[in-house]
Amino acid sequence: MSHCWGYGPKHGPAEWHREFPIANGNRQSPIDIVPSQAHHDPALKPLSLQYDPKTTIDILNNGHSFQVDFADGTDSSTLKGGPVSGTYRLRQFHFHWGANDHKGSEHTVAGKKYASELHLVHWNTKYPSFAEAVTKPDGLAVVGVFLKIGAPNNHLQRILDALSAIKLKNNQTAFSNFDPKILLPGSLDFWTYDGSLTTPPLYESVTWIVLKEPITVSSSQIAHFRSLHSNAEGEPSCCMVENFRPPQPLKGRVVRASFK
Ligand SMILES: NS(=O)(=O)c1ccc2oc(NC(=O)c3ccccc3)nc2c1
Ligand SMILES: [Zn+2]
Repeated sequence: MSHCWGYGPKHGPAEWHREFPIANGNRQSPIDIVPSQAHHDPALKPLSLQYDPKTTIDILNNGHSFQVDFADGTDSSTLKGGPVSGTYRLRQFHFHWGANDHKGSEHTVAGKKYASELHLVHWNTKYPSFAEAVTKPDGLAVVGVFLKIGAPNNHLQRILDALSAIKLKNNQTAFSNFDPKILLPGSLDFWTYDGSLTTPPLYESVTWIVLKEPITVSSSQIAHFRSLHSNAEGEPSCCMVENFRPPQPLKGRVVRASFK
């Protein structure tokens, strides 16, 4: 019976290697992105993100974050171009955040931590399903978007309003007609590198595509994230105040930039 991993002092990121030894692997995520050491690659294609709001299914508290799930039975919501070849389907998006506004992102930029980070998770349709793709080296493509503290973000409000209905782990509620594109910044300039899931099982199956331009969120909006609980009904109450993994060793990997 595996113990439940988390972000607290007992089962936090420094302990994950005990149950998931790949935590000390050669392509772990997140990383600290150092712009001056990133290589501009003119061969990188523009990122093509085509999302159909009709594929929105629900919003779920999975005990480690909350996620908005999408129907991925057709190529209605896809990622193409950028560093990937072929078509990747959107499965879900979720966020990571910290106990205060000065930390919370998983990737950092020359040591700078943002208050939060959005992950849009896509899987490679050369495989029959997400479950098959998640263990393959080219199985997933995750777009990371930094959130910085500033003006309130009206596009987040529908998501924040839904959080009161998914307070506890495994709570799920209907969520429909949401276009993730409205959460993206104006520029799709990105850094890209080969990495992993940032939570257990930490599979080294992710092509990371981290956007350079952050979006804004207000301090009170991000406080809503911290109102979620990581415990299920009937378990001791535990606020989901922090759920980011710190940067991992680069181990010789090259980070490419789509921009000069
Ligand atoms: N922080 S992360 O690296 O983006 C990251 C980390 C761990 C993840 O596990 C899953 N599983 C599903 O989405 C899923 C999809 C379909 C069925 C079951 C699970 N997505 C993840 C993304
Ligand atoms: Zn994530």
